[in-house]
Amino acid sequence: MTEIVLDRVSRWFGNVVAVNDVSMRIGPGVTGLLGPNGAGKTTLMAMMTGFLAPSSGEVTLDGRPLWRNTDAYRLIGLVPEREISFGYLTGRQFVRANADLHRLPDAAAATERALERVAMVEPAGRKIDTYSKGMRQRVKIAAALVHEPAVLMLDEPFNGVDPRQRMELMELLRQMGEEGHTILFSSHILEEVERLARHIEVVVSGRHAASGDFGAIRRLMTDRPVQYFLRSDDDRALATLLVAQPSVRAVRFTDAGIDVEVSDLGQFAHGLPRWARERDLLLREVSPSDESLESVFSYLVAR
Ligand SMILES: Nc1ncnc2c1ncn2[C@@H]1O[C@H](COP(=O)(O)OP(=O)(O)OP(=O)(O)O)[C@@H](O)[C@H]1O
Repeated sequence: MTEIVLDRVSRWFGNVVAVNDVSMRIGPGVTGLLGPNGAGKTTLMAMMTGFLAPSSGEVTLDGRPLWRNTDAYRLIGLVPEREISFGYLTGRQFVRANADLHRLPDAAAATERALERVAMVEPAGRKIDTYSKGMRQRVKIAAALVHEPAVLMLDEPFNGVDPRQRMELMELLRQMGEEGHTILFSSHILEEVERLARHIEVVVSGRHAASGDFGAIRRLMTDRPVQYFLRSDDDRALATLLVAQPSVRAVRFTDAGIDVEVSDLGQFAHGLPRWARERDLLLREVSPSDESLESVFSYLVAR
């Protein structure tokens, strides 16, 4: 069993604090690292793979510090977000170069095994420049897997990958998680993380905001107060009935209608059509006004 532990880890670049006092454990199975752009996911992964030293705190792999621990690097594979800059190589040459860098005893056989694992044997003779985004992602994964590491980290692996290839990549990662590998992938898309991850860690503005299975994270996100914009044929009458509802926290008139802050979305969504019918009110518009992921994340941080 391979476990990566972050203990009060921070990393700053000049006066930018990219990661701020984060503690978490990443164990076997698939974990999703969820956070908006600039949250610090890439910096966290760089520290968890030994590419970057923490400014303070410690990252350990099975109890041993990761930084400058060359033995640990043999247990870890990283699939970075950036594109392969050696597009003139064939997929096979690229994976083989990584096998050689690891000084694997049978680099040729290891290369073929890794290509098979990601179903890229057939196109492996072609130049990477001719690959689709999904194929390039696969080759990057093969290169990261060539030394058969126990831990695989992937930075935004599904960005720009078409839906069919995304499903196939997810299936591959799921299988590897079931085999007992420790898999961590980052994403800024909740649905993506929910579909694949057994466990989710949420980071926002460099801080650890939440942790749990997708049910727990989803609940945190849906239990927060939400803003709705409503318009009806009699907004004053609508406001009067809304303020009487326990699920409504605040009502405010705007030029175009009314803004409503809802504390219990379930009750509000079920009740609203009934309340309007009972008073003979015609609802002309009901729309969420702050459904962006950023607002969900800010709520989590402010808790
Ligand atoms: N080498 C660096 N020098 C200066 N600032 C940096 C450096 N690397 C990261 N940062 C800053 O640290 C913060 C976190 O960046 P990071 O790339 O880790 O976030 P992220 O969650 O991976 O975002 P994205 O998904 O956009 O890549 C950002 O404000 C970024 O500008």
